Amino acid sequence: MSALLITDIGSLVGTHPKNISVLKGSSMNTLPAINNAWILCEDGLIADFGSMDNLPTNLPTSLTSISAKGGYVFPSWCDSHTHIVFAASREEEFVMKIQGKSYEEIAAAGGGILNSARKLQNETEDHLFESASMRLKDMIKQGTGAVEIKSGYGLTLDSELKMLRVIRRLKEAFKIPIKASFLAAHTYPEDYKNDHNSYIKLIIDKMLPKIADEGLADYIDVFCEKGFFSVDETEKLLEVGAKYGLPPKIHANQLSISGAVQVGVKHHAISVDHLEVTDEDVVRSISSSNTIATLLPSCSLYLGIPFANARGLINADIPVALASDFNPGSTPSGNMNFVVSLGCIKLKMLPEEAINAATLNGAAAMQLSETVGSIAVGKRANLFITRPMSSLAYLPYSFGQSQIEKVVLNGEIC
Ligand SMILES: N=CN[C@@H](CCC(=O)O)C(=O)O
Ligand SMILES: [Zn+2]
Repeated sequence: MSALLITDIGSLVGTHPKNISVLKGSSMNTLPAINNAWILCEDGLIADFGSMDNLPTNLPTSLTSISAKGGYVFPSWCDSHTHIVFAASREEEFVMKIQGKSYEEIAAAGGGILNSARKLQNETEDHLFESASMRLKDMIKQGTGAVEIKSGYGLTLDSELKMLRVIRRLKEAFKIPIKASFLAAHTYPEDYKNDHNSYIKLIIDKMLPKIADEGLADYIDVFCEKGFFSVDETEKLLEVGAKYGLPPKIHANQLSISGAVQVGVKHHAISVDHLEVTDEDVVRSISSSNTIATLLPSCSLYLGIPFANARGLINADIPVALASDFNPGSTPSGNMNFVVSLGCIKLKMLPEEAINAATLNGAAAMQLSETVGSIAVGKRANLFITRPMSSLAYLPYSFGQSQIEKVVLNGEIC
């Protein structure tokens, strides 16, 4: 039996009762913590925790004991929206953006998702696995302890399978929970630009059966947006996805009010993600459901598009999650510490709200809140220890600087 004891914790953050699996609206401002605390991890799980005033004496015999020296302990970030399997960076588009081109203009000029798809076609599964592993290792060092990864740069049967098999290998190779989303409906490949029906048919008749057969995906995703997939096309795909047991997590309202949110909610989406553009109908639709609103502020920052209306969503009693959206086109960063800072600075979320959004609600957006996302007995011991901090708010306040001293995964120091 392996055991790890962390003592002298300045504040043990996120000690929510275990039965709380998601935080909605005003409850997002509640972030329970124990000051001057200890935590015991056994066999990869959180075994117990409490105040240093009550440090237990009957500890396991083979115990690694470390002092947090006044640093804070947080549950690992749960990053519920990423695209970290890709063949190459796209900094040439970065330069086009600096010169004033919009996301749509860059896509129309042969950049965008099709650019990544072209590059991925020629890349081997091994290389994709190696480069995605490097990204994931960096994310783990930055405190991420659970992640969702999408396909969607394949856009052919073989390449979508290649991406999903890479994600399966990542699931096997890494110690953190990983969920896979099938996103062949990311954009129309060149050959199907004027024949949407045939591409939808390819997804439905060829890709989905094979993916379901090999158990390669946990969710179905669609980029429902003007110039990408229409509401009707999205609906058709979500219906068939449901037949294969794949609940939706969809790209919704990134560039326009498209009806994406409503179609996602209608099909019981686990989350509707992006939401840079919303109106009252959108907010009403989400608030009438169990769907989580996942916001991606690094994407807004990088693309120079509006920031989501987090306050409006929270005021409407909606559960809000924060995720990185790490991808080569719209968000070349998987740093969740920065996402949490942006949640505060640009989305006007309070530190408690932003941290809950990036931990417990992120876990819920991957249906993982029974195992990660908070400090509770029996959950996986995926944590990070910070430097000593003057207060909780110091973490998002000190944006761009890492406060993380040590990462613990499954009760082991990495
Ligand atoms: N919007 C769609 N998908 C990605 C961007 C993909 C890309 O540009 O390569 C996103 O979530 O931002
Ligand atoms: Zn995305």
